[in-house]
Amino acid sequence: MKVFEKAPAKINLMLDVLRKREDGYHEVEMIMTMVDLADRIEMQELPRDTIMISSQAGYIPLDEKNLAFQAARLIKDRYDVKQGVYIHLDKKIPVAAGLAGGSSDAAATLRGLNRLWELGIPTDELQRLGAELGSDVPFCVTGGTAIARGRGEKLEPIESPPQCWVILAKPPINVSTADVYGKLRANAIQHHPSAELVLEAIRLKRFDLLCDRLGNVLEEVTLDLYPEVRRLKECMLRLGAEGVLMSGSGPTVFGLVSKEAKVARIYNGLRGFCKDVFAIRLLT
Ligand SMILES: C[C@@](CO)(OP(=O)(O)O)[C@H](O)COP(=O)(O)OP(=O)(O)OC[C@H]1O[C@@H](n2ccc(N)nc2=O)[C@H](O)[C@@H]1O
Ligand SMILES: Nc1ncnc2c1ncn2[C@@H]1O[C@H](COP(=O)(O)OP(=O)(O)O)[C@@H](O)[C@H]1O
Repeated sequence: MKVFEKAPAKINLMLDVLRKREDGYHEVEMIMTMVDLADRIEMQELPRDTIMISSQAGYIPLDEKNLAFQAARLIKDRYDVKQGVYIHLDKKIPVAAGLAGGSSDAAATLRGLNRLWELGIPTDELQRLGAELGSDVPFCVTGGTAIARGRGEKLEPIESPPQCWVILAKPPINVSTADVYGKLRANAIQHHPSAELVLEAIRLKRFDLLCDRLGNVLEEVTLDLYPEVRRLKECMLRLGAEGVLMSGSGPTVFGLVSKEAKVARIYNGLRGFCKDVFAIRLLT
């Protein structure tokens, strides 16, 4: 038996850090939404008690460091599954980009194996399992649009933002999430974006207000470490994107664009800057 799952990328429309916690994580408030750029995951049952991973992407681990491997092992252990699984990851989402590619693969593996092995695990339990794998995994289990709190695992679904084009551009650098949080001085943040205001813009379906109210406190760290990310933001704004922000810990920058007529110009302008550029839609 074989099952397939799509694992879409996320962007953070807003990301605030409230404080550093005793356990080393940061208390966050984020508004996240999925975009139409996805890895495709194939899961095939094996009679032997083993987990095998393959991928066309040469730059991700294929052993127990892979988040899909960890998701499969977690389900097998918790539900005492004796069969094995062969997982093929067709990667489209750039890696270590701030787009939760690995987290979404893990979430898709949890959903897929729940179906493959007919385990009947309810969604909230899949999210609890996901939280053991990473802070972004619970959101990726259900996707959609949500406010995330805690370290990212406390989720409140909200309505979708107004539909628009999303231009993603990832400069050729890899950013470690742990490094960025590690360098953030949570009690010296200059400007906190407001979840309330972003939420209001979404409720009112005011694309212009949404663009004005985007904000991500992790930009302070990543833009200082990597000036090319700042230049990329400036370039996207110059080319005409209406709202521009770094996603997660970066380095991917996204631009929101309401008019299709502008998309090709922005896309082509950015291709001169970096090779990983995508013009996609929100997954509403
Ligand atoms: C910044 C965000 C925004 O969506 O995404 P990415 O840039 O990774 O996509 C997330 O908060 C990332 O979530 P995720 O990538 O799942 O992080 P985890 O594996 O749980 O944690 C990696 C490391 O980041 C730090 N970390 C993560 C989440 C959090 N709320 N506080 C933290 O301090 C911790 O040092 C942790 O060891
Ligand atoms: N299935 C996977 N896809 C991508 N990266 C993975 C995967 N499994 C483990 N990783 C590792 O996770 C780290 C973060 O990758 P990713 O989830 O793509 O980034 P981000 O957290 O910035 O969104 C990378 O160092 C990568 O090697």
